[in-house]
Amino acid sequence: VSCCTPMNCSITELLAGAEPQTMRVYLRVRPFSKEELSDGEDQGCVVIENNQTVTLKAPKGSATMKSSEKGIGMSLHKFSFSQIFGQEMTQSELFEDTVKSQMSDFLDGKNALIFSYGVTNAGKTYTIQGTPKEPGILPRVLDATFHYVGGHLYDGMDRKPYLRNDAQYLDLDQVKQERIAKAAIFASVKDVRVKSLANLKSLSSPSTRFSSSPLSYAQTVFASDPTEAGSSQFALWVAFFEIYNECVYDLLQPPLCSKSKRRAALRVCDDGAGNAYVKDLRWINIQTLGEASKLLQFGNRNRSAAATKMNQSSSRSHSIFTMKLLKIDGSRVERISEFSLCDLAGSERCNKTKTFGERLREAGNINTSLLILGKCITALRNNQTDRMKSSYIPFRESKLTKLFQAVFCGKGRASMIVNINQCASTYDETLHVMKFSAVAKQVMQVIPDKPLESLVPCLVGHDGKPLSNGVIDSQPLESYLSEEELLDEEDEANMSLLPQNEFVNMIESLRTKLLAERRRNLVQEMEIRKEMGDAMLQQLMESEELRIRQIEEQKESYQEKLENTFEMYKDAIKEHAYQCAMNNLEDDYVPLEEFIAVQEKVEVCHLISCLKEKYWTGIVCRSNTGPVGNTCHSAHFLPTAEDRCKLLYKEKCAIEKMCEDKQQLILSLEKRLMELSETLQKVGDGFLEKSADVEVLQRKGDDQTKSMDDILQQNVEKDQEITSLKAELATLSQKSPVKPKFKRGLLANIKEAVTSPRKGTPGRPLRKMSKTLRMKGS
Ligand SMILES: Nc1ncnc2c1ncn2[C@@H]1O[C@H](COP(=O)(O)OP(=O)(O)OP(=O)(O)O)[C@@H](O)[C@H]1O
Repeated sequence: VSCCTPMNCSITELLAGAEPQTMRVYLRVRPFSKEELSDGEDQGCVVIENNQTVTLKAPKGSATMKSSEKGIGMSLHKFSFSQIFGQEMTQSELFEDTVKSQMSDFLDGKNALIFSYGVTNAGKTYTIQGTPKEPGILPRVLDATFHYVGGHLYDGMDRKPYLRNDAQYLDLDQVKQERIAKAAIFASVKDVRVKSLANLKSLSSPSTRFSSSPLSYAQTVFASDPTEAGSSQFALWVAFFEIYNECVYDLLQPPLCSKSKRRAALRVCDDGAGNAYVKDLRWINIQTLGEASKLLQFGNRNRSAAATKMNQSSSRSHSIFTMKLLKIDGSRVERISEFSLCDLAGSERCNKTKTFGERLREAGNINTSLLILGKCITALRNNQTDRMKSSYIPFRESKLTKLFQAVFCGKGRASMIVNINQCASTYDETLHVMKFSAVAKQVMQVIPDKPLESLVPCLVGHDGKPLSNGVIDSQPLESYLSEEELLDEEDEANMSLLPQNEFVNMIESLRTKLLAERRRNLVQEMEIRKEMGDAMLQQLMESEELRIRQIEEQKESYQEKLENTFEMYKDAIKEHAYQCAMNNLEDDYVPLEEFIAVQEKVEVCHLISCLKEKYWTGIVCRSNTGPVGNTCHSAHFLPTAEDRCKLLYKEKCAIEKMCEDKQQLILSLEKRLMELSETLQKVGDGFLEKSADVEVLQRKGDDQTKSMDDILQQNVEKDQEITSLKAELATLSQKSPVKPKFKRGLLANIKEAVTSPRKGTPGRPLRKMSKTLRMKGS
């Protein structure tokens, strides 16, 4: 063998001229179980329109239906697939229609990958592995491979897969070890039901339905006949591993004796050509279908199967069964092709399965790798649909996608079998699966026309150093590094296997790629920064707008509050003044009838006194001119002049005193009224000042640049001022002396004074009234 690596022939060269095709995505709808039917799960959620179109109808109570009732989303969803397999489709029909082309690729030296995707209990394992009675795709692929190889099986075990695409030459000791390991596995599966083995074997038997036409199958499937390969022989090696909680476990390792011991997790490394492989994974050479069946059963026993709420036998890991077919020509390994069948874990979400603790962690990790798979598929689709866009594909973010990266990037053909059940209770999850598959269906794959023969694998010796023609190469051994040295660190590959000029070329191309990547990153970063900047600016503008709106609203409400307060204040003062006046009126009020009666009485008294005076004056005149005897007689009955004078004088003094009192009363009333008007004046001035303050505040508010806090502060201050003003007013009101009572003629004047407190002084009408009184008194 000439020592060559995949780097000798670039994948772009290989793909040149190849037609891109969309990824094939198949749908398989499994039948209802008896329990599901009795539970009323059949609600016509899945309607297969034709062999490529299916309609999903949301059942009542599903989240999808609830959303559609709210006007978000639809209750009907249509999906198209490469082909749809209904519940009546058999395993062999599925194999014929789905795996045929990939099987052909595999036997032709190309890589193939099939993965089954769906919620738990949807039939993924049934599709991949099947049951003893109804074998699935995997045993059928193995069967077909053995059919193809026929008598060209390489029975030596000294050519073994190495790294991802290379082969290793084993010495006798190593071959012996291989045989022992294989025997140990088979020994532990001795007690396994022979029935399933018999069923698998029967696939090859011409008496079974599947193999009733093995010859015709072989003829239609295989593009090339192995007999044409002349002396070439084929070796088939298989590995079976699982990815559980983002750790890779070998399912072909003997189980640990102690239950407390933890299984060793394997590392996913890079082979130096960008291909990920599982380091230290056990590869077993198989010679018959029976051996393959035993390995499958051995691996299945090892597989982590945990009960979940939805399915008691639900498997919580992604299990991957990989076959490597080595085409050996003498000592040369001409080519290696790989066929992987991946049974993904259920795609259900944590909340749905109601998982806790360890189960929750499992669900999280399952979802992480499925999420990354979804992201990769979406990014691949986006990059293909928009050539200007080259978004990052996160293959390296999960073990699953890391291992399948090469296939997705053109080094093989991938296809997906979507499994769904028709249960109403899992409708929302099923819809999620369907949406994922709709994206996957748009992914383009460029499959090389030629087999990967040009990517001749590198054959290395038992120590991991390259060989030529099955013997140690003429190059000095020291120039090669062992595998341990080569891949000491995860994902780190040693390039020293390459010739110097290629090494330099590779460095150059890597540098160019690096520069391009950096430039792309820079552009991307700038775009992101710009987007972020725009978003932030937008956010700032929105918040500024909101703030201004809030200030405006606050200002308006504050002004309204102020106006209300002043109105209240005005009303309160008016009310207070009115109350004061009314109190005084009540005190001074004299009913009109009483007033008239008293006035009449006073007039009558006055008339009587006048009459009396006139009478006495007449008597005095007559006694001075009449007979003495009459005079003596009159003097005996009537008071003397002196007495009358005294009486009159007394009356006069009393009247004068009364007038004086009245005068003083009028003066004190005038004085108090003056004081009241002054107070009212002051209050009025206070109003004016406050109004001026409000105007200033309003002007300030109009020029608003101040923050809300300032305005609120001013509000508080103004409120305090108003309170103090009110207090001041209350104090003033208390200080006002009690008005003396006006017995007569005051009512009209006081009323006038109260109703128009600011117009003129109330003193004038009162003075007028006092004058009248004085005149009357005199
Ligand atoms: N096409 C089918 N015809 C008949 N029975 C089926 C079909 N598909 C699935 N089943 C049955 O449905 C049940 C669930 O299938 P299976 O275990 O393959 O689901 P799964 O998707 O692999 O679940 P998990 O993700 O939990 O492993 C099994 O009993 C299986 O035999």
